[in-house]
Amino acid sequence: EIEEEELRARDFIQLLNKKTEEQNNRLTLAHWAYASNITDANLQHQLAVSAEVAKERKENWLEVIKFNWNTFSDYDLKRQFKKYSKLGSDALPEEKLNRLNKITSEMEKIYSTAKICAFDNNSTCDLALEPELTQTLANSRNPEELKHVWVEWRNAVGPHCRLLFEEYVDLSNEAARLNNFTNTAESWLDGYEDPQFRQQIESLWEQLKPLYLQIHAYVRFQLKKKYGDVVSEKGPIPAHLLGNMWAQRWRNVAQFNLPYPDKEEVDLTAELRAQNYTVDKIFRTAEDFFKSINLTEMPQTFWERSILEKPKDREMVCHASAWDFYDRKDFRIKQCTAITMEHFTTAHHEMGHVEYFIQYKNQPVKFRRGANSGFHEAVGDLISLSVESRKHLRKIGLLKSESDDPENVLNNLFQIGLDKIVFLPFGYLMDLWRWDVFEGKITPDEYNCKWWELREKYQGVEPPVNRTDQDFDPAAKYHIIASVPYIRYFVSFVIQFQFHRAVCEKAGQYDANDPSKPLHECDIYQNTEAGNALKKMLQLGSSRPWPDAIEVLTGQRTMDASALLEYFKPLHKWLEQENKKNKVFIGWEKSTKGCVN
Ligand SMILES: C=C(C[SeH])C(=O)N1CCC[C@H]1C(=O)O
Ligand SMILES: [Zn+2]
Repeated sequence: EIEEEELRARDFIQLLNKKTEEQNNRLTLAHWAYASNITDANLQHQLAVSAEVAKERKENWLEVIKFNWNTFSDYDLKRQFKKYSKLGSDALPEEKLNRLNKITSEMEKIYSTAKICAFDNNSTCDLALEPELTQTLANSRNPEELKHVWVEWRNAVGPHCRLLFEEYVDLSNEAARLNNFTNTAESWLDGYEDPQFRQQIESLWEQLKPLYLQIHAYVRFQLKKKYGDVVSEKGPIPAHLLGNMWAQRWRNVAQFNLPYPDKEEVDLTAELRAQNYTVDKIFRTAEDFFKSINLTEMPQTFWERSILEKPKDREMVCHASAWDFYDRKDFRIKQCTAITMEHFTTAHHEMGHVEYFIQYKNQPVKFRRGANSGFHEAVGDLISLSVESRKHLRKIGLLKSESDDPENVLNNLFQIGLDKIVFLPFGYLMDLWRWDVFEGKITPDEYNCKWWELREKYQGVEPPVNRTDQDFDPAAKYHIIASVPYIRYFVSFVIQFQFHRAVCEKAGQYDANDPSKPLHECDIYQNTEAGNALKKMLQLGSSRPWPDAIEVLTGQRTMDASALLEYFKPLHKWLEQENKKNKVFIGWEKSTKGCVN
């Protein structure tokens, strides 16, 4: 029979969930107000609401731990109590929590408002990361201009965040210890509910590294043809030449790297502009795909309250984000959208977050999260894997040509590989660096040089100019200064292909034994069976451990690199042949540039 205490606990949790929804709503509104309009008043308001909510959560927590919840028989009740028993940074004494919140808000402000001067005109000094510097990194083919933007962005952010970041590390580690974790790394990994998680990630990287080495070697060979001695034959690739501020995705330099240069390159940016796509149409197109597979349309308030373009009259955090206001109705995206292929993909990525919010909105509030954080990052990307197929681009009129010959298909697969394969080492090294920082293995005096050691070891990239430990290059990446964990993206880039294989099988678009239905040509558009299978997994939220969730959709209970490798198999084969033909050196020798302590 149900213990009296468990009956009391049921009533208690109903009340607590109601209070928690209201707290989360109040907190998210205050955070949104600051992130969408960076003023001191909005910062003060956000800090005040955070302090208020922390106080209430601490009082609630004191009640939660009075229950002997480990003995409860009801699985959902026990799991909710377990989650409530982890207070997080609210466990810090009030003034320390306030300091921690102030530091991360301050670093976000520095990052989001940083401006640099133009390469060829030092009286134009209002260039921001979005859209100006992002566009330059994507489109300039002038190594000197690329170097200027790369260095000046880091000068504008790194030194100003350096001391704040050191204090942030100490305060967040103190909060972790108050939650009985050794440090923040352990607290961040707790969400994956698996003591073997780091080993699993290392093993996935070992399986995927050979594919990365091939695309890295091929791109270095092509870049050397284009840029000459700026690129060494056997060394790491200079990071500023790869079309992206962090060299985390290289699709912007596809046009002079294509396997079949005289065949077609899918230039979505040009096509979107040629067809006068607006920001609204980009998001409506994304919504249309989700609706077509029986997921949900965006509620009216989404269109009224989202901010989808950079405002002209105020400073805003431009890094794209999706927001759940925990009232089951209010869901928003904030994105400084430009009419580019990258932002077209990002719109799908962010709307994937909102679809997940909506699918689990009727779960108890503590279960309204991803099965793990990697799931949340994978939903939108999963849809983009269908969208970016030539078959789908033709369906929605973004690809004119009628035919799909093997060379065109391989060119397209290569472009997708410049996003997906290339990202893997970066997705891994970001938290390899941070876990070591939180664990004290990397001390402040070596923050920057250890960063460049990891960048060379995993990504095979080097800085365009020598760095020192006075620089603080990790701060040049949003997630570092905003305290957003990053291994979630590595997880996402692996599991999204497992999800893709499952939904494509359900849609009859992929069959392992039928060469006429390869995984990389699958498009699940308008297939409600695929959508319904995806929906069943999303509706679980974090109510079950993530192996249960992934099993619902894929039948597997583990992360598995085989789906990604299956998707890119034709490209992997082509790269190996091409690199052999060109006698290209695979891997990289030590950098002649780097970091001087
Ligand atoms: C689009 C978002 C917001 Se969740 C993002 O930060 N992403 C998406 C891909 C990887 C990572 C990045 O930009 O570094
Ligand atoms: Zn995301």
